[in-house]
Amino acid sequence: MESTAARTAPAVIVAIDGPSGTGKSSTSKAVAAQLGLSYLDTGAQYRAITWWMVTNGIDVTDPAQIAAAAGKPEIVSGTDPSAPTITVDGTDVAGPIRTQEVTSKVSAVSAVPEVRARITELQRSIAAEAAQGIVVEGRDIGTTVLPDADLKIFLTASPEARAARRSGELKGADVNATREALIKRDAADSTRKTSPLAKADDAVEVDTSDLTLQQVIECVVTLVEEKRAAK
Ligand SMILES: Nc1ncnc2c1ncn2[C@@H]1O[C@H](COP(=O)(O)OP(=O)(O)O)[C@@H](O)[C@H]1O
Ligand SMILES: Nc1ccn([C@@H]2O[C@H](COP(=O)(O)OP(=O)(O)O)[C@@H](O)[C@H]2O)c(=O)n1
Repeated sequence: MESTAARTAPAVIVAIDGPSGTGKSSTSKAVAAQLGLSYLDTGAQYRAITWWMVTNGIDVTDPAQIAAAAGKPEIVSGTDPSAPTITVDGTDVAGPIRTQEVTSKVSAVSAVPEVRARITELQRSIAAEAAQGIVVEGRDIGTTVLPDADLKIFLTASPEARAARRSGELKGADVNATREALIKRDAADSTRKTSPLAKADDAVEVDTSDLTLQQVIECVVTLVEEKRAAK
């Protein structure tokens, strides 16, 4: 049964953007779970379309080929923060989208305007359907996908902190190589023409370098509760 808090709290839309390894996914999932909101990992959607391109022999160095195929795969995201899911044409791709191959190709695929238009439309419809509200994390949520979000957060962290976190996840990965790969992907994502990685003017910036994950979660929960109270 729905709780009284969930029934009475107004729906709230939260956009969390930032570069890789700043804590977007961990923070967004925890905040959504704690506040009874839906959760959407938009990076997983770009990874899923990239996986489909690679699997179907599309040359990802050719934007025309990517653009022509952009409408073909059907991507479905499950938005329960305690068990988020991602499928492409009915296949669970949660594992395959995290491979090194997909990670190294996702920036090229996600820079193609036809890909962004398709995925942006999907993201907006998912956000519109979230009855209690949603936490959406990515690179261009506050600037482009949901410019009217109730709360926008931009997470940052030093390249050293981000590389240490990521190489901790990828067991045995070299920290320096991870750091270089992150910097390269951030540069590609920040300099593309269509909706680059950027902080919205009205976003709250949080540097997570010296904060624990729990501190970041508490900070964002407090900001969401303040917004909800003011609605
Ligand atoms: N503030 C933090 N302090 C230490 N580790 C963190 C912090 N935030 C996230 N992490 C860890 O860093 C890794 C990357 O976090 P993630 O949420 O996937 O980042 P992003 O979604 O921005 O790429 C995860 O292993 C996560 O547990
Ligand atoms: N809103 C978004 C989210 C991700 N992306 C792209 O998708 C890639 C993977 O995003 P991600 O959030 O899974 O990356 P990680 O930081 O988790 O490694 C990014 O490097 C961007 O190229 C994007 O272009 N726009």
